[in-house]
Amino acid sequence: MDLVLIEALKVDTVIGVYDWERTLTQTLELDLELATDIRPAAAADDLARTLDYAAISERIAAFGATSAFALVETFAERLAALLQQEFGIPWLRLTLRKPGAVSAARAVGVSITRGIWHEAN
Ligand SMILES: Nc1nc2c(c(=O)[nH]1)N=C([C@H](O)[C@@H](O)CO)CN2
Repeated sequence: MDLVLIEALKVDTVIGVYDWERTLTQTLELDLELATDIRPAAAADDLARTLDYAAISERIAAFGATSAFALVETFAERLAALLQQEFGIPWLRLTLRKPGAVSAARAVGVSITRGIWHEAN
């Protein structure tokens, strides 16, 4: 398997457990590693045969705009499931950072891997 990458994607969303966090939008930062076999797309030079990182980035922005979770864990879990289902992604790693949430830290967040990795043949 190969990886399609999306790094440091900024996503605006309502997120947080405290009352003040329910009244505003905050910006999360996402890194994604999306498993796929890139050889068919490379052989045909055809976007339709790979994971379109632009389309996926737009879908993530829409997900953020319409969600309002308390925990970053919930955001990450629901987004991972949505991406796997809608784009047919067999394995992914999603790292989510919430900059500014802990003033002494550059960022806090979670990193999850979901799905099954298939070795290339
Ligand atoms: N493991 C987590 N810890 C905390 C979360 C979270 O989503 N997951 N959230 C908060 C608050 O919303 C915080 O980010 C506000 O600054 C605290 N801890």
